[in-house]
Amino acid sequence: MRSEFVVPTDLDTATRHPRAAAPGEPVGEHNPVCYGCGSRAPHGLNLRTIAGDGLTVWADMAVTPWMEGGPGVIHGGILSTAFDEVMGAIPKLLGANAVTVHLEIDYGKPVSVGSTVRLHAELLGVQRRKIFTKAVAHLGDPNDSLAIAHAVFVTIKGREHFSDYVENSRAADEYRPHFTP
Ligand SMILES: CCCCC/C=C\C/C=C\C/C=C\C/C=C\CCCC(=O)SCCNC(=O)CCNC(=O)[C@H](O)C(C)(C)COP(=O)(O)OP(=O)(O)OC[C@H]1O[C@@H](n2cnc3c(N)ncnc32)[C@H](O)[C@@H]1OP(=O)(O)O
Repeated sequence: MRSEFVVPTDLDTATRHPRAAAPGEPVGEHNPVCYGCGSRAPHGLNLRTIAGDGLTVWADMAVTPWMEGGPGVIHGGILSTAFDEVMGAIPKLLGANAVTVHLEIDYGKPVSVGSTVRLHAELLGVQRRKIFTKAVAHLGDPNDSLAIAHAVFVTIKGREHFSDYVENSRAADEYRPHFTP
């Protein structure tokens, strides 16, 4: 399985869901124990993603010593996770549950431990179940990027998609009632 990131030209109309977070409000965690956004994930990034104008979101991430990869700089996989998480909030603005099927990162500059990185994501388009997104990591000036990411998400039916796995969740007790027919 291999795919390239190409935004199709024949896109569907995409509109913000009427009950989506308003600009300036947190988009909200999709799972309390998610490694990326969960407030109860003990070793996670605890990212708090905020809705922006239109179909955009942003989050700030403090680069702490445990995120180190190369000496004094962030591990690329941590930045990749943060990108995935922040772009993963875009489907929520559309009122959709979706999972990542394709993620690519261009790393432009080292990201220092001790810095605070802003991740800004936007919708590029929707075609059927596919949601195309882009995100930029920067230190305050979006035109001076540290890294750029592109991802494709595909909408899912949450209960069907996770039913075989939910018992492995740290929060299985909370999920079980929602998955019992
Ligand atoms: C109260 C109960 C609530 C229960 C729910 C609870 C929680 C909330 C739910 C959702 C939130 C979940 C995640 C949160 C979001 C962000 C956090 C970070 C995101 C992640 O960390 S998430 C983990 C990694 N992720 C995966 O674990 C996905 C593994 N994967 C699959 O599970 C299947 O792949 C699936 C089901 C996605 C699709 O499978 P399928 O059989 O349904 O559909 P199919 O294959 O037909 O694809 C449909 C269309 O996507 C195109 N397509 C497919 N693959 C592509 C690729 N690679 N590149 C470009 N396009 C691609 C096809 O070309 C076709 O396009 P078209 O129809 O237009 O031709």
